[in-house]
Amino acid sequence: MSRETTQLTEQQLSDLVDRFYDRIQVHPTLGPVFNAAVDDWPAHKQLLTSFWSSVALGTRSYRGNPMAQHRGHDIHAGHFDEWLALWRETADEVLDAEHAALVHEYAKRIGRSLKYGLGLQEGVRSLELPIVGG
Ligand code: HEM
Repeated sequence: MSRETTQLTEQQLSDLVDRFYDRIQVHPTLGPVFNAAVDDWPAHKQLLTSFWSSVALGTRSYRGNPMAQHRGHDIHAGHFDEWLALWRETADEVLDAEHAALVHEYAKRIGRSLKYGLGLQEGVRSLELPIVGG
């Protein structure tokens, strides 16, 4: 049927990554975090294209440890909402609705686990609050 024509491609993911990180670099709050950490943007985009190809296409071309790479930067919980909003906006422009929804969902899940791993998850925080009246 039309399965082949709707296959998500590595080229589409590369276009998405390219546009997304161009925007990241000039974003008022995300830009400073990334620009302090990334020197070689073409290499970073290539790495992220392999990451997304591994996630969405199962290419297994990415080797790395995203959790470890997010430690030691000045990342706050609010950055995740901004990152996801920009990702959604860019995916909606670059991909058809079906594939955009797919990469929205992947990013939401990965973002949630990164946030959790970094100790920025709201639910975890609230458990650390002293018990009122206890
Ligand atoms: C929400 C979903 C997110 C995903 C899927 C994601 C994914 C990734 C991946 C795969 C890498 C490359 C790791 C490696 O080097 O092997 C990376 C690097 C990085 N991410 Fe994220 N990220 C997310 C959110 C964020 C947020 C909210 C921030 C904060 C502004 C952030 C800041 C960074 C920085 C600064 C690097 C470069 C680290 C370095 O090279 O030292 N990321 N991210």
